[in-house]
Amino acid sequence: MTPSDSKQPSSLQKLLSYLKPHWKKVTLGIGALFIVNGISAYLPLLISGAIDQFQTSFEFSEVQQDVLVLLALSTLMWAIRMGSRVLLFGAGRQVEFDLKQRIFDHLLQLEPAYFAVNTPGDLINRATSDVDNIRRLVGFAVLSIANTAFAYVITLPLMLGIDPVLSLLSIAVYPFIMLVVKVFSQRLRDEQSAVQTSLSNLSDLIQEDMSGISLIKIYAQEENEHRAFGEFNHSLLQANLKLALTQNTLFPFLGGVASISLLVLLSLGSRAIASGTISVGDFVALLLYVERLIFPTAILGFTITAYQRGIVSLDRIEAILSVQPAISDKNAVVAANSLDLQGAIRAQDLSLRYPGADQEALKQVSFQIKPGQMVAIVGPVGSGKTTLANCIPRLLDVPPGQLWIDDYDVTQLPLEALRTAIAYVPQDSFLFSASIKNNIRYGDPVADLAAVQGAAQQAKIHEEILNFPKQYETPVGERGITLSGGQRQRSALARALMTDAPILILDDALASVDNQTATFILEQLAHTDRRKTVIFISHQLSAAAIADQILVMDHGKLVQSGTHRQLLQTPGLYRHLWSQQQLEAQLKG
Ligand SMILES: Nc1ncnc2c1ncn2[C@@H]1O[C@H](COP(=O)(O)OP(=O)(O)OP(=O)(O)O)[C@@H](O)[C@H]1O
Repeated sequence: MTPSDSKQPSSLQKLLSYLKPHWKKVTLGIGALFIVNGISAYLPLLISGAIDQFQTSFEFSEVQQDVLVLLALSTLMWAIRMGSRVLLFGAGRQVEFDLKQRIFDHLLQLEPAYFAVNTPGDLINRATSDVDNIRRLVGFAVLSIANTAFAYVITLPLMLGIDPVLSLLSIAVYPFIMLVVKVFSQRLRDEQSAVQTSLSNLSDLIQEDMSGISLIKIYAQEENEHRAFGEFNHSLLQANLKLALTQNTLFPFLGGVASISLLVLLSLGSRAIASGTISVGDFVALLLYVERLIFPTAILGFTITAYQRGIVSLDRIEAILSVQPAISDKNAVVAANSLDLQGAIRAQDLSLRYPGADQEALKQVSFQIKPGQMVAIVGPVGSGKTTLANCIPRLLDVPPGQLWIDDYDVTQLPLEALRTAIAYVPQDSFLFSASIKNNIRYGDPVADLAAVQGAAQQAKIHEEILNFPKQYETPVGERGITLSGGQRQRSALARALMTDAPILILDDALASVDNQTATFILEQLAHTDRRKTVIFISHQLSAAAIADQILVMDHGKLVQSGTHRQLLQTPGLYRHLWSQQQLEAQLKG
């Protein structure tokens, strides 16, 4: 994640933009706080007047009246304060909801390469724990900051009106409090940031270890993982303790310093009463006002922490939201509805380098595929087969003017139209935690069971599904039954076959299926009514042999192309790989 640069809107501006859609709630909430503060500033005046009056004459009916007014105003204050909390905390929840929605939608826009460098644990942490901190910032911190500001703005003039000298002397320590808060706020922010980073590291480790649990067990690495977890957990503990130390030193200190104002007022005020420069009623009012300022001043530390924590989290969330998708529709010039792609594919000097790699993964690859052709991509491991396949649906950032579908440059096609025209079965056949039926009809969620079964039959998985406990309703994926590698691959193939896409790409998608079944499935695909352009990557040359065209990759280059027969007649990599595989088969046989 890159840190936001200085020209970006400030964190505060960002926060205001989050609040904008809920401005009515926030304004009403803050308005209600202003009224509460107004009433609570009036109460000491009421009490002060009553005390001074009692000193001259004491009438029970007047006491009763003052008590009733006090009771009514206190009840009103309580109701309005409650309203303000409901409004501001409600706005916090709304902002939390909006942000989660925005982060998720934004992540859906980003290309797979982003997720190769940004780990799920960290992203989950940002979308949950950091969003939670922003909710507290909007709820608690905004409420508390507004409350403190109103307390000062309304109370101070009233205090100065009663006795300027006594008031200023009693709050003389407050500027010192502000200074301490300012000095500590950057530290709190850095320490909070360290806590969030440690939390992300820990989430990452848990997420990775749970995904790779079989590997940990096979290599008996429990002890090492335990140690690695312990180290991360320890870092988190250290970061939390450091933060807690700062908070636990700062907050009581602020509370203690704020109470000094009460002591000053008590000692100087009693002398002022004795010398007759201030009435008892005014003294009590001053006492109540100082009391009113102590609480918001003393919890300034908490308020600042909630604010800083929220701002740290806000920056961490903005680091996700500010990432522009590398692959987007911005250069699309063709209207999606005018497209009826046939499935011709052409590459001209197609070159691609992964970010940060020192070598190109594809080097000036050129080929031509006619609609309905069946094409195999073969070659040694790491030769660029998957990279080439990933370029076609633009899962990678393909340069313009190098790859065309029909006569359209892929970078100028709307992404949705391009990807709808391509059914893709990746190497890793991922299944969602849903029924096998819903997994197969993932690309067309309203397809009926007959269509799902048709696709499953084509992918040669139908019979096995009928043996599952609940047949097509059987839950699979993480929360369902565990399918074998071959069953997963054929389910993923069925999912791809459900869509009416003119192009089908299989990235080594039948590697776990036995050779005979794999070849049968491929041959069947070549003989369907509406012939699709089929591109399949395979390490099995006997499967590749049935293709109309074979592209042979080596070190990112297309080194040979032609039919199986043509390639066997030409000296080169294909013939070499073929004789190697024949030899292996003979040795095994
Ligand atoms: N995300 C990535 N970032 C950097 N380099 C990558 C990335 N993915 C692949 N590569 C590199 O690009 C080259 C081609 O990889 P690719 O996966 O396309 O090969 P392949 O022929 O499909 O291999 P295999 O048969 O093992 O699947 C390799 O050197 C690989 O290390």
